[in-house]
Amino acid sequence: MQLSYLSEPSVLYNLQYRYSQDMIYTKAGPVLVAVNPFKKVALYGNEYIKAYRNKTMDSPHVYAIADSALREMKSDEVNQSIIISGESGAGKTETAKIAMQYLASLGGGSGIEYEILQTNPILEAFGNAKTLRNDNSSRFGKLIEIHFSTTGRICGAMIQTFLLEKSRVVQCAVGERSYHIFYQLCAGAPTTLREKLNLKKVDEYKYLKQSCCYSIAGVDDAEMFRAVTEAMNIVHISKEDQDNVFAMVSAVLWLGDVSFTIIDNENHVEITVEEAAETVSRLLGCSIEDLNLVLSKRHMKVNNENIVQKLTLTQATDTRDALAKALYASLFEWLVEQINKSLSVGKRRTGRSISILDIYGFESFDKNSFEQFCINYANERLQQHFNRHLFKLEQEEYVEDGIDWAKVEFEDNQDCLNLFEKKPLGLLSLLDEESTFPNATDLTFANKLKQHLDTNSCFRGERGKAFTVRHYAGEVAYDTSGFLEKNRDLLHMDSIQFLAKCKLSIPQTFASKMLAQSDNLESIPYRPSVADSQKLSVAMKFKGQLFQLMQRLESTTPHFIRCIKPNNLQLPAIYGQELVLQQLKCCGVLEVVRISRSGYPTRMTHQKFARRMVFFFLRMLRLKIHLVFRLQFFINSTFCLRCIKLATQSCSSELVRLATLRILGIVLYMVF
Ligand SMILES: Nc1ncnc2c1ncn2[C@@H]1O[C@H](COP(=O)(O)OP(=O)(O)OP(=O)(O)O)[C@@H](O)[C@H]1O
Repeated sequence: MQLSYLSEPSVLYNLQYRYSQDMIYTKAGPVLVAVNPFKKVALYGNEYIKAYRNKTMDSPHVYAIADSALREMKSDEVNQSIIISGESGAGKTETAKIAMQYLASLGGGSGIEYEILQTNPILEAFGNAKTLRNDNSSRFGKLIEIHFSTTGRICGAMIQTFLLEKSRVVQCAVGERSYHIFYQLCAGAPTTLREKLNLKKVDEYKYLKQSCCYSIAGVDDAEMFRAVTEAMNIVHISKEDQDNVFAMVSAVLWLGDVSFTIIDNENHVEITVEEAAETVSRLLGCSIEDLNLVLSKRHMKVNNENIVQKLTLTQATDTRDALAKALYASLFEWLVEQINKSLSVGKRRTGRSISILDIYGFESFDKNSFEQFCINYANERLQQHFNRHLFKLEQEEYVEDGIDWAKVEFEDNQDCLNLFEKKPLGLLSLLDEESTFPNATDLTFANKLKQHLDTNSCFRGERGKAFTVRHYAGEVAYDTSGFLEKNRDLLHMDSIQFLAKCKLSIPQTFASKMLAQSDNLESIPYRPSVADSQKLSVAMKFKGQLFQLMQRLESTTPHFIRCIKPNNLQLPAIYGQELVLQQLKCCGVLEVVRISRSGYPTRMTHQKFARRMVFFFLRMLRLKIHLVFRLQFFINSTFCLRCIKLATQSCSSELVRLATLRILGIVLYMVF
């Protein structure tokens, strides 16, 4: 269906009508809109892949987007990107997997494509969790770069991840779950592994108990565990490494159960030596004494003198949780590294690739914390990229080319990005500055923002510790509680040295990585002055990652997919018009439709045009030559037939023979 009159109601009606017919994909100008069906739809599989490859089917589809990315990569020799965005639960991860399946099917052959697909169950097990909005929510961002050989075959891949939500390991809201792997391991580990890791039932671990949610409807955690180990085998993670990985997962769970005994009236503590502490020390390969030391005491340097400070119950609990979070985050990073080693691009690398970006969508809840602050900042950056490609650059080019063009107005989010990034008075710089003051609190941070940013049109100071940002997608009120601590993300040097001393190689590897990171910081001008901060702040690291990501995306031809969540209940056949309209507005789809209708969606350079057209001209030439031959054949044959007729009339057998030979000659010439 092609809409000739575009208005909000017509676009909405069209989407809803198509959704009711299970046509979940719709093209809005150059953007593919995917409405989550929340059920199996018969739109995928080999038959469909074949149909899109052979172009016998051309209705909007993720396959069609992946197909044009593949074709454009080959014909234009430019790297491509498929940028998938949308709210939590809108279907980004599923869409990314569907695109990967299509690429694997067309570019497969070496077997590496199967390995690439098998990274999904691993990353989902360690990086996804059940939230109130999505039973399988990715708690990290992911960019997968699929590399192709000169013959157009997949020859490797590289995965980059962004900002895993670490806090979920130790803290989880009621009704949500921590990372799937905790539940999968407890449900699916075979008896020997269960005994080796001293596994309990999920409802017996403190970290998992707090949210009172242990299972997901329709999901068999034990079965998922088998799928994860199978996937690990396929990406060449050795049996020994798998055992080490699961030992770390179990150690994190048991760490949450390590309790403390108060030893004096100043609330100082020591660890209680019981099952939890013993299991952690066994799983990490350390002594109980070392575990006690790292969790109950801290080495400090005061006036050039080394002193040992005893920790209070709150400090010791925080140190324990920081260690658990750091262990899990390091494990996740290590796993991604192992996967990348296994998928690394061989010698046949051509430098051509298709990247698929599946990154958390814009989030606005009743209470928004540091995580939402970072996620929404990332979405502002991505929206800027989207705007640049679909509005700014396009219109600028029309003006440059002297095309008579009425400018289409669009929501530019540059002001909001400036609010985040400006130095020295942007949100990120102010957060970092405050994070370096030992006596700063979340309240002093909130006051600082109000003092410096109250005149900014994208900012509004609120009462107490809160502030509001006017994002492109709407206003979000942030509560600064925990901002400084999460941004500093301190892991005391004592904890790093503790991991380095462990007998098992995997915690040692984590420690060397952490130490290397802190060494690298020597060369960075920004260095927190807090005595123990060894690392770049979380927000600054994330900002750096985002800049790199944007640079990478800028060098590709982008293909945009906007995923839409039709209802908040995760149920099929429910279509909330208001909810859909709000998402379409937020992600700029309605403006895209407007601009692409009134603009010139197909543009190419003369060289690209010539390269593409040369095949067409050759075909035309071949056709012309063919027609000339046919005409010649026709004229010659008519001439010969006339000769035969004349010869038979004049009864000259010699003439008949000559004419017949001539016809035969022509036929042979045409055939060969
Ligand atoms: N094309 C599809 N066909 C069938 N079901 C789908 C499809 N896309 C999404 N779903 C359903 O919606 C759920 C949520 O999708 P998905 O996990 O991809 O969302 P997301 O946008 O990646 O969310 P988050 O940002 O929280 O990770 C899936 O678990 C699946 O049940």
